[in-house]
Amino acid sequence: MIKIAPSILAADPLNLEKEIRAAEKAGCDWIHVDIMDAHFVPNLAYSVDTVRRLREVTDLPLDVHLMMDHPETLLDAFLDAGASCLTIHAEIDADIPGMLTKIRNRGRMAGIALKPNSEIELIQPYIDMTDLVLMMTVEPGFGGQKLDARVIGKIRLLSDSGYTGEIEADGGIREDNIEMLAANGLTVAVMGTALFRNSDMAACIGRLHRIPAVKQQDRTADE
Ligand SMILES: O=C(CO)[C@@H](O)[C@H](O)COP(=O)(O)O
Ligand SMILES: [Co+2]
Repeated sequence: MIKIAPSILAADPLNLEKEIRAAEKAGCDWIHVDIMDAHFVPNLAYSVDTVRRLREVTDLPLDVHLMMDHPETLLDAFLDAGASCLTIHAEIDADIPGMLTKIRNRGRMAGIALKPNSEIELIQPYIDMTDLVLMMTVEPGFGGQKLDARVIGKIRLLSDSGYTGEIEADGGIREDNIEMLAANGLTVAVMGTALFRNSDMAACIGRLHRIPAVKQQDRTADE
């Protein structure tokens, strides 16, 4: 089963608790929290305080996506606030191995994210230090964009390499393109607009949970 992680960037910020309750009730697996610094990406979103309050109101894993330069300045703060999974971008100029190790030493999932135009080789040096790879299927910064289908090839390459962590995609995922991602190795789908702007989130997640995750070994067995 594919895990579904609603991205609260598309939720109503004045009614976040209500939106979280709706996502819980609809059966989602994780909550995806975008953090933006108006520098690494041209937008601002959420903060350590948001993660802390979310941790107080839900038991769901909090999947925190750091779209920021110098995440080392706030890494401890996000861990203290209760992030379950902390993902940093491979494109930043920082001590990435040091951060991934720190996240794991605190018993959380360590993730590395890749923008759509970045080569997969960029994550190679860090892959053994991660529990999750986040493939951006849109240019990070905004919700509601169209999925870049070129990224499917990178998802397939990672899956075929035998990577055992979670393979997550983020941006532009809808009911009409998720099956293609799943068939190529996706294990976690981040979905903002398609869930929070949906008139029946529960029915949608029910349908999405019926899509099987196709792991590399399953694909090889079929061939
Ligand atoms: O990280 C990001 C955007 O930078 C995402 O998590 C978006 O929030 C996904 O939104 P949709 O494309 O599903 O509307
Ligand atoms: Co995100």
